[in-house]
Amino acid sequence: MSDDKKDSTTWHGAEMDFSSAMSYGDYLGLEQILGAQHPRSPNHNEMLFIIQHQTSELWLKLMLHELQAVRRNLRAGELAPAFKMLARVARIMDQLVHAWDVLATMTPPEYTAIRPFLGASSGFQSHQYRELEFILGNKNAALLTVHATAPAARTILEHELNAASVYDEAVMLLARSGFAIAPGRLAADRTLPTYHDDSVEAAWLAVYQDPSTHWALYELAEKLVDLETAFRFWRFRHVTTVERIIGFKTGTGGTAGVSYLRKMLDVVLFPELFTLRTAL
Ligand code: HEM
Ligand SMILES: N[C@@H](CC(=O)c1ccccc1NC=O)C(=O)O
Repeated sequence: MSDDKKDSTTWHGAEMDFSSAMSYGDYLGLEQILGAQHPRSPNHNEMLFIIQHQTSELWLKLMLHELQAVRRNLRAGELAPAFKMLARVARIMDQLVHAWDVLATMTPPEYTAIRPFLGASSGFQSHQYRELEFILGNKNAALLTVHATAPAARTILEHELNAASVYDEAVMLLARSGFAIAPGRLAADRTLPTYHDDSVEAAWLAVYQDPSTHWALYELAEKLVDLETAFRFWRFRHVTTVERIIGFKTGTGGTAGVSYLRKMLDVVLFPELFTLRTAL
């Protein structure tokens, strides 16, 4: 190749020939990701709706990846990496909270043009979202039925329903750290949602009353509170954005819509971490 020819096909020394080298798109699987937007309506705004949900699902995938590692680390008593990942998960949740600002640029008439094309599909059927609720302890066996026709997702959810949640691992860590946790709490049915337990509250209270003695548990508690707080903001932005866009229409997933989502604002993932604050 002459120098002249070479100059016209290079740029600041950048690699230009990917006939036998892995490129950016190869590494990231961009053909699959960028080929996965298939609007069903003729409406311009459907692309926003699709990409908003697809990016949320990618962030959910990362949150689950991080939380599974958090659970393993808590079990192994390796708290420093667990803190790092819990902080990351809370920041991802913050990002999803702010993502509602983009979707809120869609007005009711714009969404009404898309909605008939959604059929019975709904975020209610997001298996990754349900897995996130389960791994954080908000278990609900009845919701497995939704995934009966998707065996891979159902198997994962069934496994997660029966597994110790991240918070169960934190409670077991309290017990291993010498706090008296009620045997009934440690042997609780894992398929049920986390319930408030007095012995767990007493343990966390002791941690908060003497942080310097129990610094790692204190830091763990605050990381969990950060995460739950971010999740509450996400639920709130969901219901307020939904009310702004569809008012009080019934959901495509079959629930009453806004009133169902409002009920979900009452979910408390880590109950004792909030009740103990009254006693401080
Ligand atoms: C125009 C935008 C949206 C509307 C009108 C809307 C509406 C609704 C409604 C009415 C429900 C209740 C279930 C039903 O009957 O369908 C629901 C559930 C749900 N939506 Fe959305 N949603 C919107 C955007 C989003 C986005 C961007 C996400 C993010 C991934 C999302 C995730 C979910 C999830 C995970 C549920 C289940 C919540 C639970 O069971 O606690 N939604 N949505
Ligand atoms: N439940 C929504 C529909 C909806 O939002 C949706 C439909 C398909 C894929 C994702 C969705 N987002 C979250 O629920 C509605 O009732 O309009």
